Amino acid sequence: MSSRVSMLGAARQDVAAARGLARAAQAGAEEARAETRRRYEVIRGAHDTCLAALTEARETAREEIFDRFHGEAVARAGVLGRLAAACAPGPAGAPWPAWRPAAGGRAGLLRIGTIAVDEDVPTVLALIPLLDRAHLEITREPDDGDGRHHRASTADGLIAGLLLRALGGTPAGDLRIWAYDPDRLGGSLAGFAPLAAAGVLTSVGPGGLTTMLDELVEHVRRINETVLAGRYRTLADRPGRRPEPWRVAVLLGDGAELTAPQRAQLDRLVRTGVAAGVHLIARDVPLAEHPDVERVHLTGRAAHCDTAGVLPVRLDPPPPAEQTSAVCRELAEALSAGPPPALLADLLPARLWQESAAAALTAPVGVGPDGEPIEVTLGDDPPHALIGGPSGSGKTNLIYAWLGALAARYSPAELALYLLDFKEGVSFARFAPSPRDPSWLPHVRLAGVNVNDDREFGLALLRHLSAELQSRARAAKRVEAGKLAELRAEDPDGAWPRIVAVIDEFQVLLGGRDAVTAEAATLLEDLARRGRSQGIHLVLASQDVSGIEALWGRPGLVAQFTLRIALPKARRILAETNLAADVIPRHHAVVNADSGAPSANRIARLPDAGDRRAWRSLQERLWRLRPPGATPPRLFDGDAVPSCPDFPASDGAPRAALGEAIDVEARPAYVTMPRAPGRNLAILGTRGEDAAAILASAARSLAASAPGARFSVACPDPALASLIAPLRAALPTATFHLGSAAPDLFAAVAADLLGTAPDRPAPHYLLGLALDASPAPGSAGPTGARRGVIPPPAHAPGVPARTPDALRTILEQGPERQVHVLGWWRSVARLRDGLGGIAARFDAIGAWVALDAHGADLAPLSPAPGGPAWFPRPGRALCFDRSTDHSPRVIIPYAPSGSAEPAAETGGG
Ligand SMILES: Nc1ncnc2c1ncn2[C@@H]1O[C@H](COP(=O)(O)OP(=O)(O)OP(=O)(O)O)[C@@H](O)[C@H]1O
Repeated sequence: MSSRVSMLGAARQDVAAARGLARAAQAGAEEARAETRRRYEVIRGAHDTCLAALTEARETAREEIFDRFHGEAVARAGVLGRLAAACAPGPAGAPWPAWRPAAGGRAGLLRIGTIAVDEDVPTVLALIPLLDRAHLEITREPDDGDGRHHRASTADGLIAGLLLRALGGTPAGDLRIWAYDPDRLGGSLAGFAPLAAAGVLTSVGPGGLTTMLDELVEHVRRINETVLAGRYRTLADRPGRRPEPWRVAVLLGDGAELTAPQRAQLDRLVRTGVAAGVHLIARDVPLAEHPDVERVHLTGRAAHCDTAGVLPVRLDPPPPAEQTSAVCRELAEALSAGPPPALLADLLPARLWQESAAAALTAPVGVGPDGEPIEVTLGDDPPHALIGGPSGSGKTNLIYAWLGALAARYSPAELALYLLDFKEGVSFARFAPSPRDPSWLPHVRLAGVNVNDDREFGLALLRHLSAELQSRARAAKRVEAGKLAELRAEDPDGAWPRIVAVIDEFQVLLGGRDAVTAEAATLLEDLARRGRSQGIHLVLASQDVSGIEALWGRPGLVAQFTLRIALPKARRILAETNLAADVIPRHHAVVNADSGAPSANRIARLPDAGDRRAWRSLQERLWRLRPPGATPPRLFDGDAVPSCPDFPASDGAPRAALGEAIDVEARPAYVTMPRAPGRNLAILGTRGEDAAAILASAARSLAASAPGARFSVACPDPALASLIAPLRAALPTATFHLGSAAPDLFAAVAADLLGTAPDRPAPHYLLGLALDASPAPGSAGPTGARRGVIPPPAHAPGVPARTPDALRTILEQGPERQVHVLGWWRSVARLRDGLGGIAARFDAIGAWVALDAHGADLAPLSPAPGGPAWFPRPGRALCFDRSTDHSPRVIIPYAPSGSAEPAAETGGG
């Protein structure tokens, strides 16, 4: 039993030991567990801290990235926005409320809307290419019932906006539109309707597509062949003004398939149109794949296009309908008014007077369709020009433009101008100084205005040019020069400007059947033939077909005028087969340097050179440049009455000035009064004031050239005494014998002549007014009117009929003893009566002046059988000096000087 107890005790001990061990193990495990937990807590704390730091770092980095992205996006959008705005200036990019047409804009990119990446990022203009760049294909999301119409109008609004921007940014008339709209018959582009009347818009109905495509293909072909002509790849590459308008064809598809030929033409246009300025805008009409096609796809009011790539475009609203139609109306009006005239400034060089005229004179007269100047040359070939056009077609204006362009290029040392206008008016007067404008054109040597009937002045000009031609020919011969360029090279110090003589309405000069026409034609022919080598060039202008035809009758003459300029509707200036002048619009000219052959036509748009302000500013610039000592041009004004100049003393025989010679120089027409038989002067006709003015200028010039001469003035008819006023003013020391004192004077002088008195030391001039009022020797005195002549009083009251031969004696015997009569007889018949009646000879009348006496009446005094061809005209007289002239000359009596005075007799009566 003890063993059992001991065994139990041992067992109990073992159990206690085991329990102790177990407790110890548990305590260890507990401790280990606590340690592990503590470590876990440490690690977890570290992890949380790390996670928080990482989160913070990530957030910071994210914010930084966002900020950077936003900043860059804003900056890039700003740059892009500026770039886009620069690419589409003015009408190409302005929003509709601020939109205005401005033709100076560039063709190319056009705004359709905006691109907005983000709300905070500035918007950028969405631009697409068109003119000279691309065709446009516009597609839409597939039909979805109600949405279809809405999206079609969005597309049409987009097209309207593009067309308006393109029209507003290009010069009027430089863009033509074809609109194919089978669905709405043009209704979708209604705002553009005003353009139809101006030929800018062509609406094409359902059946017209084929024709339209064919026409456009034909345009492309023609432009390639004739305008690009292998020299340029595209129209845009061609320098200068655009020669062809852009053509934009708008195709608004209705879902119908194109026929095969239509598709083929459309494909051709896609491939070749852009280079020739022919563009397609196709809505719902697919275009072939080609780099020239820009595609725009619409989704509602948004769009995607090739240029913007993935960026969505928010489309602009369409332009307001009123704005579209107002702009189109204005454009149509501007086009109907015709092209704006070119400007005189377009013809002027950058620097004045830089050209040499040695070889030729070259200057533009206008600008061509491409904006390039149309130059014409006067030189060896062509040497002379013919200008034609009906009245008002712009001949004078063309002459101004040409002269302005020449005068700006060539200095007065290189170019001299002689200008003559045979029609009424003062077109060339502007080149001479006037009270309103002291400037003059320094190149002009002579300007003739209001020449009208004074064909003699035209003849004088031709004689002057002919003399210049002879002198140049002599100079050229001396240095063996064949033409002006050689003469100038041989004689560099000589003054050899090229001469241009312009004669407007030249046919007047060739219009008579008389000596003037005959001589003018001969001189013209000579100048035309030989002028080319001597640098003398003729420019003849005419509105009159008959004038040109008069030239045609002289083939030798007309062949020299190889430069022809025809204004609208000019006849016979160009070749028979050349009809260009019939079709050019106003303010244009056909310029042809090959005698009018059609192949040499050039069409010039002419500036309004007649505009006074434009002309004046040019003339003033040239005038300020004039060389020192330059003298103003001689202005011959056919309507002006010259005043009597102061006559210089002269050494030669005493001379009497009868008036102003019709000549290039404004000089007096003299007859000399030497001591020789017959040196008397008869003034014939009824114009008393002219007769008195002629006697006054004759007296003044005699007083200046015959110092010590004695003057006696006789007027047998007291009723005409008022006419002696100019003589009183001219001759303060003369004696005056009126009425019955006149025959006394004649009797005394005649008695003196017949007596044995010694020769007088100085001449004695007897100036007589209405000498036919004296009783005629051997006749019953003057009777009645003859041939419309105003009859003098039958007999001056109180004039005794004594000494009837006294005056005749003086006329016949006076001159060789220095007694000369300068008298006025009111008709040739009365002069004849004074000289002895019907069989009287006129030997005593060495010189005469005819006023309103007709040529036939002058036959007995004239070397030409039947008398000179003279039809009296106001303010002109015909004079003839038997000792110097071979034919009579036309003169202009000077204005009478001295006021009309009451008659006052100096002699008895
Ligand atoms: N290129 C132009 N631009 C603007 N106006 C012009 C132009 N050419 C002519 N004119 C105007 O037309 C009118 C007639 O012109 P111009 O006097 O030159 O014609 P013309 O042929 O000489 O006429 P006429 O023979 O009757 O004298 C003038 O008022 C002129 O100002």
